[in-house]
Amino acid sequence: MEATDTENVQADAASTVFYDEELLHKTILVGDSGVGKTSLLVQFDQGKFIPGSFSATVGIGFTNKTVMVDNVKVKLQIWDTAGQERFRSVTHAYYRDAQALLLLYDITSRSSFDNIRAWLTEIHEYAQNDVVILLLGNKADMCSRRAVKQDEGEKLAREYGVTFMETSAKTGVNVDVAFLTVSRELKNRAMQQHSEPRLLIEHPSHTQTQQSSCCGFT
Ligand SMILES: Nc1nc2c(ncn2[C@@H]2O[C@H](COP(=O)(O)OP(=O)(O)OP(=O)(O)O)[C@@H](O)[C@H]2O)c(=O)[nH]1
Repeated sequence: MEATDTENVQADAASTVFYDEELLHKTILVGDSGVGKTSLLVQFDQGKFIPGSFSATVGIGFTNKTVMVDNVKVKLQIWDTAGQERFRSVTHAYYRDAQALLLLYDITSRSSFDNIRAWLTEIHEYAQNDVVILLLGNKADMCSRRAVKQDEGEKLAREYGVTFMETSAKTGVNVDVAFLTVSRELKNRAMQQHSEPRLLIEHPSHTQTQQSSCCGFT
């Protein structure tokens, strides 16, 4: 995938000072092959879903996006990795300087969920200790083929102390919310690290996930 132009995607009503808007946060999409990493990024970047035959990602590529969080720009460099086992050693090399990881499974694939523990073990081995991790149960639109209950995802996320939500790259449910959640966390961490002591003027804001229950989908 080629790098694309930066663009703004979402705004929140709040203001913050002391955040360096030039910071570029490396964010990586990981998870088994076919869980929807590329589709999630295309939905976030271009607001569309391309149905049809599945073509596995080969290697790695990135897209730059700017997310507005509390009136400040948070720049993300989002890397889409290949989920296939044979590319795993290439992917590991990218973990090291990642500040955030979006770890996906497919709610219609039990094995992709069962593999999440192995992914988390790899992440803890290769990534920085303070990497922001978001666990995403993708393909939430495919409720008739659901193989993983939402509360199983929630329970696993609680066990590992990470944020969880279900998404659909097809309908767009929670796609922007997922990236906004990561961006807010990255911004908050950067502010804590870069300016002490500092005056913080931040109005509380709340990110609400959209209901991903099957009733909401056609
Ligand atoms: N119904 C539905 N289909 C999806 C969704 N996300 C992805 N798909 C389909 O699932 C298949 C795999 O999606 P990809 O985005 O290529 O998966 P990937 O994780 O990038 O796969 P690798 O590149 O091999 O790692 C494609 O046929 C997509 O159209 C979703 O949210 N809902």
